Amino acid sequence: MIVLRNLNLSYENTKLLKDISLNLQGGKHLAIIGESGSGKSLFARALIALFSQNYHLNAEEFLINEKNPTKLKNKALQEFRSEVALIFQDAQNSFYPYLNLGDIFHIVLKTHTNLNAKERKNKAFECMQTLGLKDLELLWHSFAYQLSTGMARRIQLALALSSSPKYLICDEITTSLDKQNEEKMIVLLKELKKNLSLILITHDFRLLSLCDEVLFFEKGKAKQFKAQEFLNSQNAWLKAYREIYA
Ligand SMILES: Nc1ncnc2c1ncn2[C@@H]1O[C@H](COP(=O)(O)OP(=O)(O)OP(=O)(O)O)[C@@H](O)[C@H]1O
Repeated sequence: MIVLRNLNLSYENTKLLKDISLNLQGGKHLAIIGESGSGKSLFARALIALFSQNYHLNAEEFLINEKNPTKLKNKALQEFRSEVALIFQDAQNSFYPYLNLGDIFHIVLKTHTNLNAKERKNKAFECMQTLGLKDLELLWHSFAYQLSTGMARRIQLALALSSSPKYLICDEITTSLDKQNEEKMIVLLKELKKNLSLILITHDFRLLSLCDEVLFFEKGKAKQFKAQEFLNSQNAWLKAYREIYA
């Protein structure tokens, strides 16, 4: 369950997120939508308290799975981030370029689990297989530059799943994929949502239909709706969006 009351984020003297509240029951899925620059990606990072010192994040109430990430440090914060995994918008550039995927899996799994080297590789292969990835030995020795966008997204998903998260936050996971890979990603998300709660930042209406709730962002503020209620509403952004993509 996620309970947020009046979450605020500022950078030095600039307010970036203002009084955001959210109530997401366990097992429910959330779509985060709104115009570009309205604060969606900042909010995703706020959920795992991923900011440098110049940012100031606070909330009157901030509980995800009974934990407040702003109060956690070091190992406890790492553990929290394995329960609440975030896949960044720019998946391909989120890999360290000089390490192959095997090394990256080892680092991630060392950080988030107590598995030994052999168990880490088995776990990584299991996650990659779940996501329909093939030629795993070859992938294990590959570098990020060798991956297509769709493949990079799947590897990021596999890395996130390797620490068995309860929440999976995906920032624009279908953007810049070709039609076939978009469809494959949607099928995958449908499958994943059986075992975890999805939080999807998206402009894709098909992803909205996977979700129960909507958090609509506008200029650093947000309002929560039931997904169906939002889709039936006269929301101006929704109307404009439908006109563009109809
Ligand atoms: N350190 C900062 N100082 C000032 N403004 C910032 C800072 N960090 C982010 N911003 C601004 O905050 C706003 C929200 O950014 P964010 O990336 O969350 O938008 P978004 O809704 O995810 O947009 P998009 O859909 O294009 O990805 C942007 O206008 C961005 O320029």
